[in-house]
Amino acid sequence: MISVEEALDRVLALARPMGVEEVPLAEAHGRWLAHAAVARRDQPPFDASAMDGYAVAGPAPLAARFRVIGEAGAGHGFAGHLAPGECLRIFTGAPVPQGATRVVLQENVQRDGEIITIAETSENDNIRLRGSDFAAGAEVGPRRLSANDLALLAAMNVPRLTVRKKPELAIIATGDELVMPGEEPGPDQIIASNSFAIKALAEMAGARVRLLPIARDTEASLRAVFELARGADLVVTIGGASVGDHDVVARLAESLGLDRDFYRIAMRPGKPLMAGRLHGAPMLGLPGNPVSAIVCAHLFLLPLIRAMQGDPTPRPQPRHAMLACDTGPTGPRTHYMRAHLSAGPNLPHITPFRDQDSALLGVLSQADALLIRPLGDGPRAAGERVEYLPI
Ligand SMILES: Nc1nc2c(c(=O)[nH]1)N[C@H]1C(S)=C(S)[C@@H](COP(=O)(O)OP(=O)(O)OC[C@H]3O[C@@H](n4cnc5c(N)ncnc54)[C@H](O)[C@@H]3O)O[C@H]1N2
Ligand code: MOO
Repeated sequence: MISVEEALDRVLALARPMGVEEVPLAEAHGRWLAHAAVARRDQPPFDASAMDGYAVAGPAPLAARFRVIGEAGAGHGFAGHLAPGECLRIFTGAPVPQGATRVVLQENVQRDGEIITIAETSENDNIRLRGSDFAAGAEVGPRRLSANDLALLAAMNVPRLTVRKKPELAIIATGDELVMPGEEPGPDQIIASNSFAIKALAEMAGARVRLLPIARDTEASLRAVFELARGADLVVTIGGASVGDHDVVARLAESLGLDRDFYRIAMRPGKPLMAGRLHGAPMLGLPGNPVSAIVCAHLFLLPLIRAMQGDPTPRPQPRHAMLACDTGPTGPRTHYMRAHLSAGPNLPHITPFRDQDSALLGVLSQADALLIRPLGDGPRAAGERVEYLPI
């Protein structure tokens, strides 16, 4: 069995960068920018007033008086020039006129007809200088576009963006025991659940997902469903990965041309993970136990989806927490224990759940972290610093 780290290296080595496409700015949220986008203008494009008040020429000491000679609002500048002793009624966002050196808040003046008198002084000039947010030519580098990035790119006047195509993921759940939610299960059947978490996780990471029909544990059924997965950028199977007589996924995938990279890793849960390349696309064979499949998706599928979209740091990033209770030693596999976090003075506190059975979706849905216990690690006491992954 290979280590989790080696398995992740090998999974990431299967990633090929997706091609690119152009999308309108309004549809670019969560997409991976393929090339830097460049600002087409300065922001603000002129020296702008930060407040509603009066733009004045020269210093504005207490009791100084200025004559109002006009008005400027956002979108409506004032064409003239301010001479000493003159001021302009101005509103937030308006271009500051030539000659002005500061904007005095309207709350800080007394106005009498066309004359204002400074009633309170301030250090602040309340002028946002041209280009003080960004200058023309400023770049937004390749990254996953956040909501904030979209506002920035809009202000840069970049209406279309070149992004990575979304990888299309085909999910194949396998097993005679499975029916879809809402269907009437037979006496020996259960409801297929894993696909729904994996679909949601993959979509959050930027993939498009096709949930294929459940494949039965026969070669013919599996073959037919694999046929439907053709053309996908990424194929995930769930179940049928272990050593049972009905676990036919690996055998069938190989007969279809799977170039298997590895099978079985030193990880708990998730030991029977399989990875390779099928018809040119990376394929991950996830174990059937629900928690095993979902933990493997966090650890391997999501990094793979990120890498395919050009993420330079696609690996899960462990964080630190303080153990809230004693835990026993680990065995020969790195253990990803379902756990919950609570606030602590320096580090968050982490408590693993008592029952770590990889079938327990109830526990998983209460968990917000995977406590990482390295293989062969000894017992750990409450108060020790440990690593975890948020989930
Ligand atoms: N003799 C051994 N038995 C098992 C071993 C082993 O090493 N030797 N490994 C165990 C481990 S660890 C795991 S994990 C499971 C994984 O087995 P499979 O990948 O072959 O999964 P299945 O047998 O198909 O299913 C296991 C379990 O999960 C349920 N399942 C499957 N698919 C779904 C789904 N889409 N939604 C909900 N539940 C699903 C299935 O009904 C089974 O209960 O093997 C152990 N056995
Ligand atoms: O590895 Mo299995 O995934 O322990 O339940």
